[in-house]
Amino acid sequence: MTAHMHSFTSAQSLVSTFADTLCAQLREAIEQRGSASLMVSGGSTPLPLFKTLSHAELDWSKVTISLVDERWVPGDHADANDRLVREHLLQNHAAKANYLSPYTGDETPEQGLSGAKERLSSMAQPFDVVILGMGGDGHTASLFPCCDQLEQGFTTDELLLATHPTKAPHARISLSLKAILAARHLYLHISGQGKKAVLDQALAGSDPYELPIRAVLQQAHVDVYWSEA
Ligand SMILES: O=C(O)[C@H](O)[C@@H](O)[C@H](O)[C@H](O)COP(=O)(O)O
Repeated sequence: MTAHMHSFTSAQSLVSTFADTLCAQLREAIEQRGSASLMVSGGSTPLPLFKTLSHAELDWSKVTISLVDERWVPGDHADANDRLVREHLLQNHAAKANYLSPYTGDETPEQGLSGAKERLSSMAQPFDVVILGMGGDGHTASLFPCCDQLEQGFTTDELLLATHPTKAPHARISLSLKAILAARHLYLHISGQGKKAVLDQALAGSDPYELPIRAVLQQAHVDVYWSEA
């Protein structure tokens, strides 16, 4: 396991260092390939990062952003990660970025899968930067320990899959493990002692079906950005 810890006392100090690193990598990708791809997670943890990134001086018109996972709800729904990205990241300088939502408007994520894959196929791949979150149950992206699709998520060669967590709201669309592991720069962004305890537990054990984040930590180099508060 190669988890490289970057620890901070406050979310604000984490965010300013992390945003600088991300911007340098996105700039480098633009120089190398002419464009850059950035995959972000939803939930509450990334909001201060989104705000700081939105003010970054970067050629955002060459950056395409999408989501590591999305709840299968319309973009204006209170639980949509899409809404968080639009309201907190695609602002200020970053308003010039291209944004591709994986939500297609189909009735189910299964029905939307091919459309979502088609949409994301225009992004530079493997993705330049993938930022994962993690839940208290050890889920990452929408690969939940409680969903029947976990094995599929761990083994499929496809970019995306539909998942149906039984202990979290909404059907989801999620990057597969393979797509996550292929990232040029892979991050886990978490905060608080509770999440640190889950991470320590993940690093100390071996069963990825118990804590899905283990599947990532076991197979890739992950830079973990953790803040105490
Ligand atoms: O849509 C989602 O649910 C997320 O992408 C999910 O994987 C998130 O990263 C974790 O649940 C952590 O969420 P918090 O940051 O809110 O703790």
